[in-house]
Amino acid sequence: MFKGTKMNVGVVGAGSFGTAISQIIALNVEEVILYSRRKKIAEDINKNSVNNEYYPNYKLNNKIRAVNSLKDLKECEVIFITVPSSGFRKTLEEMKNEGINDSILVTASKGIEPISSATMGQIIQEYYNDKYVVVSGPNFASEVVLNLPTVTNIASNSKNNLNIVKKILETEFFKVEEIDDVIGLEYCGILKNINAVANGICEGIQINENGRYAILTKGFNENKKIVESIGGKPSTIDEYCGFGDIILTSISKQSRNHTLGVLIGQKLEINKGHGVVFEGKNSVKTIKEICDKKCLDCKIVNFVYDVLVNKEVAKTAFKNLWKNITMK
Ligand SMILES: NC(=O)C1=CN([C@@H]2O[C@H](COP(=O)(O)OP(=O)(O)OC[C@H]3O[C@@H](n4cnc5c(N)ncnc54)[C@H](O)[C@@H]3O)[C@@H](O)[C@H]2O)C=CC1
Ligand SMILES: O=C(CO)COP(=O)(O)O
Repeated sequence: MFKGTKMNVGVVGAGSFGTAISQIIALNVEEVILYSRRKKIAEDINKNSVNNEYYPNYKLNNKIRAVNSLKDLKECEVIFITVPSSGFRKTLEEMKNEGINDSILVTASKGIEPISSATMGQIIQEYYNDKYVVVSGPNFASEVVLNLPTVTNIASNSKNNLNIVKKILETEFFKVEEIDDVIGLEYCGILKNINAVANGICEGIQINENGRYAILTKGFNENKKIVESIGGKPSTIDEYCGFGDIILTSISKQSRNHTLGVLIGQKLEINKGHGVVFEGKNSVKTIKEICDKKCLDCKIVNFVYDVLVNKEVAKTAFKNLWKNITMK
């Protein structure tokens, strides 16, 4: 007999993370409705329980039902949004147009909107309310999909929504810890991508390990300053979503942001990205603008900005960074 939570849960975005989190949620609820923009992916999931694009060799839980229209999420009490930040606003507009009004919305996207400087949660607030839930942590989708030991952090202005999301997500191996800093949690996910690119660049230009870990430490401390400047708690950077995710994505070869940095350092930049999500590349300009506005001299952000936006030679940018590395 089913012992989990009797709730309709939806997930928007059948990519790496959307599929992985659906797999976790399916352990706790009767049905997960997974929205895929691409019809073929939805058909494959429903026919064979396989997402051929992202996990071709892995059988998904048969409690996951894929749909190709956002209308089908209308009855969901909770909806997780896992599309990249570049498609987030458009997705919310479509959800509104399809009559989705009363669901608890959860964001797992680790990016920031250019120009408006809005976090994904702040975009949700424009269309819905401030009761959304943020999920962020050292959570490679490739491991989440297998329900391997993982901790994630969640935060929300609504204690009730937080409790519901925790119930939907927590399994024996996928642990969920609440923190009391919504904006800080979102910024952790955004900033760690910039740290990951920075450390990737250093690896690409073959900086020694002592040097690379100095860069990692600097980025960690500068993230505290940035989080504090936007109204978050610096201590959030010590949590799984901060320390854990900075280290994971800065060091692991699995990280796309880290890999992008390595390729740039090796002068092998993939100009178009071929559809790969590089949130750090998309957010560095906005984060640099925020730092400048707040008069924060964040050397790791400046380093990544110089290489990615100003197109400075990575080795030259590193020399400049290193000159001032011990300056507060
Ligand atoms: N992959 C990972 O390990 C993790 C990723 N994240 C975050 O989740 C977000 C998504 O990342 P991934 O799932 O890895 O990317 P992905 O590229 O694997 O999947 C993204 C999916 O969203 C779909 N999509 C894009 N724009 C859309 C739109 N406007 N409407 C509907 N669907 C749309 C794409 O077709 C694709 O299926 C990013 O912000 C990332 O930082 C968070 C935690 C872990
Ligand atoms: O956020 C992630 C793991 O926590 C995934 O990082 P990448 O987007 O760099 O692969």
